Amino acid sequence: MTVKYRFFAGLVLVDIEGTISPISFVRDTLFAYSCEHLASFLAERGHEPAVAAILEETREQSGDADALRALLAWQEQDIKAPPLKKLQGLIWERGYTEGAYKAPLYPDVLGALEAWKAIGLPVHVYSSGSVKAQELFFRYSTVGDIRARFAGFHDTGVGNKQVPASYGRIIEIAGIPASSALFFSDNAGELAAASDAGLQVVQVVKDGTVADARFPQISSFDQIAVDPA
Ligand SMILES: CSCCC(=O)C(=O)COP(=O)(O)O
Ligand SMILES: [Mg+2]
Repeated sequence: MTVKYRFFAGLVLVDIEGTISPISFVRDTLFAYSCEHLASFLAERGHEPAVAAILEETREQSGDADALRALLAWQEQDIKAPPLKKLQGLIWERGYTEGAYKAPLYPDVLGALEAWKAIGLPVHVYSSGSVKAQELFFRYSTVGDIRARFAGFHDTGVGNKQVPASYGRIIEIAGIPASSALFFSDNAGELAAASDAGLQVVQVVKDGTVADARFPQISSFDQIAVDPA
């Protein structure tokens, strides 16, 4: 495949769902698993302090005294509320360790990670999935444990993905100027926020992505060349 865009960057930031892994895995496998196991997980582990704290946070944020009902509603509507995302990470752990699923990467992703590693370019992840969920994802990927390929993991603890200040926080943590970070996502709202924060952005357009002409677009990481900034 021919290179379509060349960037200079000191850091690569990637989204997960729809960018490096199929949306169908997150929705049809992970979300289906947490839907099926949510009630039994809470019955088993709802008394543990970490889980009880998530339930309390759920009641506060939803305004619903019935935390299970609120979590199920968020899940049904794919609302990326932090308490739900934290809980999903805990529930998915069992599915990964019991071998119910492994996390697939798009076929072009591993080559890109190799290329960036070869030039010493750090790669960070920013996903609505909790940091725990991200670490499980990369530990139990279909190509083995690739956690060491990533220099940083960020979730909505730094803020919502569609808000520019969240990208400002990531840049501050990474200790680089915003303009030397290159963010890849399928989601136009996230790209607009990152661009407003001063990052370079590229839209990854796979099956089912709503393409947005405001951003450079690639269908494969093979279409990108990155040189160290
Ligand atoms: C860590 S894999 C699960 C990702 C997830 O829970 C999700 O909601 C997808 O969010 P993303 O920001 O990666 O598009
Ligand atoms: Mg995405």
